[in-house]
Amino acid sequence: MHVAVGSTNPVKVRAVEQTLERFQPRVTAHAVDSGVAEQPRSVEETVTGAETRARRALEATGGDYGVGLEGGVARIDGVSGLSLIMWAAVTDGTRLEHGGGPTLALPDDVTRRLEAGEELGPIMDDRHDTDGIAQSEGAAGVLTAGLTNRSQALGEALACAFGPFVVEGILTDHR
Ligand SMILES: O=P(O)(O)OP(=O)(O)OP(=O)(O)OC[C@H]1O[C@@H](n2cnc3c(O)ncnc32)[C@H](O)[C@@H]1O
Ligand SMILES: [Mg+2]
Repeated sequence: MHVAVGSTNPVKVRAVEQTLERFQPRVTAHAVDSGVAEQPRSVEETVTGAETRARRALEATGGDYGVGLEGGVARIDGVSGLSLIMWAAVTDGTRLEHGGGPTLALPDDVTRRLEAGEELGPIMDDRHDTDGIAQSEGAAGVLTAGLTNRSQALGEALACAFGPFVVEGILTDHR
């Protein structure tokens, strides 16, 4: 089973490898354009970015599945400030499935900086004196003191998007 990921960010590739481990997939990473802003700012924009990455990764390779993972920020009803959200999309070239990952309410100072136009990755690096935290534990790791991390969180989104392909037996030939 060849799974093409629409990103070269190692946390995204690891999320796919870890979540789909039981299928022992060949996972390849592809730098594709998400087609949305580098910092998506709504659920819709985040989902669209994930879809576009999934489609383009599959087109680039002709693999079995294309996977798109996208992070964004959005307002969630009942939660103050902005929240970090993440969405996954998986396609086999015919079907397209979606899954959401954990949501993290962001601290007020982070929300203010996002509203002033900054991106989350650089904000978190500045705030925590790190370099490229979006490619390691991520905001999910820092804001939970390691109770989760970006790979694990993205993996939950992927599991939800990949589930329908497994449940309906489409993977039978690959197991
Ligand atoms: O190479 P790509 O796949 O684009 O990897 P990325 O880290 O930029 O990931 P996204 O484009 O999906 O994320 C959109 C923005 O949100 C930021 N972001 C998302 N999740 C984050 C996290 O857990 N920690 C820090 N920044 C995060 C990220 O740095 C981007 O500015
Ligand atoms: Mg990006």
